[in-house]
Amino acid sequence: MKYTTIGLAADHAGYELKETLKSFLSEKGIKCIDFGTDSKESCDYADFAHPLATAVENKDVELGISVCGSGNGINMTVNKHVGIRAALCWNKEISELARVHNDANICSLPARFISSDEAKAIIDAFLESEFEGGRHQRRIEKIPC
Ligand SMILES: O=C(CO)[C@H](O)[C@H](O)[C@H](O)COP(=O)(O)O
Repeated sequence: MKYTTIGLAADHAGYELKETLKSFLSEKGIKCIDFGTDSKESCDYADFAHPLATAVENKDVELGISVCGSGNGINMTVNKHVGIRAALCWNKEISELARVHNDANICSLPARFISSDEAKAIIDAFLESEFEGGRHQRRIEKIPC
């Protein structure tokens, strides 16, 4: 595993899965920076998504994982940051493509629609896949506006 530091953020709907993934990553020797939330109490995903996105942009963490109920709200929020390419991933094939074709730097997960085993497989695929460059480099360079 080539990554040493990963940031995580979630709202109340993603809190439990975030905690599961923190343990999963820690067992692999990866340092986790947790940007919250800290409980299942109802909260607003943007309050945790922006600090995670800023940390990825500043290279304080190498990659990010963001989690909410559907994955959409937190994914939309982190993608407002110019340096972020976040992908909503619901299976390991989508996750692998997000790295290989899109050089995604945040993996967004829909906690209410995937199991923790599926989430672990998605994260493994995200961490093990490499950006292919070439035609995909040209395409991602056209994303910022
Ligand atoms: O933003 C979302 C939808 O795109 C997330 O799934 C949230 O986690 C969800 O909206 C939270 O819903 P709740 O009814 O407030 O628990």
